[in-house]
Amino acid sequence: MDNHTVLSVDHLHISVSTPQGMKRIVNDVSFQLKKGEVLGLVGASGSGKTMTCLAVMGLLQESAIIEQGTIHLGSKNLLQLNANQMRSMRGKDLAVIMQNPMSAFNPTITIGKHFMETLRTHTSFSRKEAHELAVTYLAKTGLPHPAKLMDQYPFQLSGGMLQRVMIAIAMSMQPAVLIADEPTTALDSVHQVQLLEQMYELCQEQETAMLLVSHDLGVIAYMADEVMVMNHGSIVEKASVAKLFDQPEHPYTCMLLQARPGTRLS
Ligand SMILES: Nc1ncnc2c1ncn2[C@@H]1O[C@H](COP(=O)(O)OP(=O)(O)OP(=O)(O)O)[C@@H](O)[C@H]1O
Repeated sequence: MDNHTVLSVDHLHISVSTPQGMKRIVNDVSFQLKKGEVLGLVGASGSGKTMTCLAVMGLLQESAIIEQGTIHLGSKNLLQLNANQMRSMRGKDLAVIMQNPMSAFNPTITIGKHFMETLRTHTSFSRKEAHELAVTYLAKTGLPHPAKLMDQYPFQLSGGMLQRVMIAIAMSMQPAVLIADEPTTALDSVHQVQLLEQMYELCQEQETAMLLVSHDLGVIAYMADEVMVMNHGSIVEKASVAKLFDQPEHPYTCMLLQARPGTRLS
């Protein structure tokens, strides 16, 4: 691994146990993420994108088995960590933003409490320092009246606002890697672009590397440096955004490009 690589996934094979026996769902997937880089992962529904992300986060369901491969964050092989060690990595070095913000929040707990729990689990900040950092990050994601927001409950916020809160919490830990799985799917296109821009700026500012999963090639084109195309559990093509859009090589990539509505965002 060179000095700039923060995450390295090598020859990852995942299978799930089904009543019919073991079924391979991720097949020999390898990729590297460098500091500050945005790597897009695109593919049809069911192609294995989420399972790949969950494996990196150490959050695969029990029926899924990593049969082969390694996942290194810096010099640590994540697959050799125990549950406690993995828990302390998540949130701090490895952050995740999933597609359904509501499910990530406990409806009975204020935004402030969610924030403080993450900050105080992973840092030695005092209550006052953690509160100040939380307000700063809420403001960084473009949320109005961040101090007031700390006292509000998740149901009082729109989906887009909750998504921003999730990004603020994730980025406040200055993670080495952010995994964003369809982070803007629930938003309209104007809010989608605003949120992507803010996420991108925060990642650049903190040199956080991002694995951005989307079935929307417009989102990928807008954000990513490189793109991987996944089909039936395998990476069938990996190229820079410009190359992939201008000279796709794999028939499946050509099909995805032809199937997209409208034109490229950038
Ligand atoms: N417990 C399970 N039993 C059988 N198959 C499973 C199980 N869990 C996941 N799968 C299969 O694994 C494959 C990969 O799923 P995954 O959620 O990673 O796809 P995805 O590319 O993220 O799709 P989407 O874009 O819809 O989120 C799918 O075909 C899914 O049906």
